Amino acid sequence: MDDSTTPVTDSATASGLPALTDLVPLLLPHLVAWMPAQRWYAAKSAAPSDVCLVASAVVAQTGRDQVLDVVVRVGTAPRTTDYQVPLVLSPADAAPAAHGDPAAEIAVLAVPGGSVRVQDATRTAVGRAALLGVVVDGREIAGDGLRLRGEPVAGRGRGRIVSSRLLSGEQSNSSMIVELDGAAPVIAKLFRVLQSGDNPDVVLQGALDAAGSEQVAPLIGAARVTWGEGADADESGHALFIQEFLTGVEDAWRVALRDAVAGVDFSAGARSLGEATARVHRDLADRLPTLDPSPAERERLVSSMLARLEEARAEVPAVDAAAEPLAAVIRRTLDVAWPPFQRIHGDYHLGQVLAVPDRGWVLLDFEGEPMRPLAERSLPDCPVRDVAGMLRSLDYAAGAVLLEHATDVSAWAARARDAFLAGYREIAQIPDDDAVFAVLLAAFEADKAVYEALYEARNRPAWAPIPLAALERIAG
Ligand SMILES: Nc1ncnc2c1ncn2[C@@H]1O[C@H](COP(=O)(O)OP(=O)(O)O)[C@@H](O)[C@H]1O
Ligand SMILES: O=P(O)(O)O[C@H]1O[C@H](CO)[C@@H](O[C@H]2O[C@H](CO)[C@@H](O)[C@H](O)[C@H]2O)[C@H](O)[C@H]1O
Repeated sequence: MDDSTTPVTDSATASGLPALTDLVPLLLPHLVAWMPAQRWYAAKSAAPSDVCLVASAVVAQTGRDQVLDVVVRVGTAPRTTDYQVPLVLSPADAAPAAHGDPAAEIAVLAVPGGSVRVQDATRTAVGRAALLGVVVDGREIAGDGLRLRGEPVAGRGRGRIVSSRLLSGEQSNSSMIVELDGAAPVIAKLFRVLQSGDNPDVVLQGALDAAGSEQVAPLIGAARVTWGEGADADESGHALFIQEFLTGVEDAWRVALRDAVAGVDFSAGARSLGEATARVHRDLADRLPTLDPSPAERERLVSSMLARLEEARAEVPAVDAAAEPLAAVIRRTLDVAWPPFQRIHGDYHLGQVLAVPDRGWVLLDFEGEPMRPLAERSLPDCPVRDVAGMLRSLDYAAGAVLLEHATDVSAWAARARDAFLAGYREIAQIPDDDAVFAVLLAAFEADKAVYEALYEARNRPAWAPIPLAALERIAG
């Protein structure tokens, strides 16, 4: 990459700014106030308690701006969460690094001899350039309990930065879009919650890209972070993930909704989505570990579905009413032979797929359900889970049209469902009369609808009728 950042010695004094460690007592109260207001802050209902700064490193010094990567730990052991909070420090008399983004400022700290402005690096051009540079230039940075190492895909994403911005919207991470001169634009996802272990987004999309799959955006690279001291010194995971930013695209949820409302048949799109899903499963099974589930593994998975059902029935009366037949649908899977487990998308729905001209369907966000522990999300799983996730999503599209436009498009949804399954079955070579597939599909659809009933009860009660209608159908 060719940008305006200069190589860094990790000396804070070279910048004329106080070292971060000297600013911590002043900065922490501001972080405590600022973090809960951010979309990526996980425990929305609670203000952070027991907050400490556990690691930091200077990433770049650009003029008077110093870009740091910082890990902030919230909570008390063993229930702590480590957040990645890159910052820009500048003398307060310098022009703010975030031109025109008032949300960037976290604090202005009065220190002997002047004041220091602290900003959210993802909201500043200088911060975004520095973070991208770590990956694209394959840099290795060491600081106070924190090391960052860029792992670029050779020859990709190199070009002068023309402009950059933070993606707005409801996201659990922070995605930055960077326009380059001489190369396609890129999107850099900064993982906000750091967890030990490889991030599935990087592992799965990396494997698919290496397999030459058209169903993911080209990978630009990733950065690995090691943080913590003493007993925690081994914490190591992914900090950043960068891929090509595909322009002029729409997500499949929008496409499906528009077609459903307009009465336009979605079968062709659904069929090719089924085919794309099966190709992704095939490439993942070729490149990453698979396993033949032992009876114990099958029972573990079935138990987790039944536990989800118990949780939902305690909160949602309609789930309670249908609980016995739903449990029977789930338990039926114990009587059949399961296909091999493999790595899957894990949180698959229409909003996770882009319609890309000249490329077809492109899948995004392979992190799995964000609330499940990383270790669990990194295990091989049953591929039918993804098939069921997408079928539920097609049913949701019809449900949304019924709720919001009072139009019954159930025939549209049935055709789309059949087409998706036909496309998936053809590539995955699953015969139409495969009884095992039918039993597993019913169970995973039931499980997803149970999860959705709880999700809607908690977050979007007006849409609760969508999964509840599905549960009623499944329970017969
Ligand atoms: N490669 C890409 N090209 C175009 N848009 C993308 C790309 N990757 C992500 N996006 C957009 O960014 C949004 C958020 O990305 P996602 O990976 O789902 O982040 P998060 O894990 O924070 O939800 C997506 O819904 C999509 O609109
Ligand atoms: O976006 P996330 O991956 O965090 O997933 C959560 O929110 C989704 C809502 O956006 C929710 O998905 C449900 O609603 C979708 C339509 O809005 C539909 O396409 C999905 O099939 C349905 O499950 C998801 O369940 C929840 O975890």
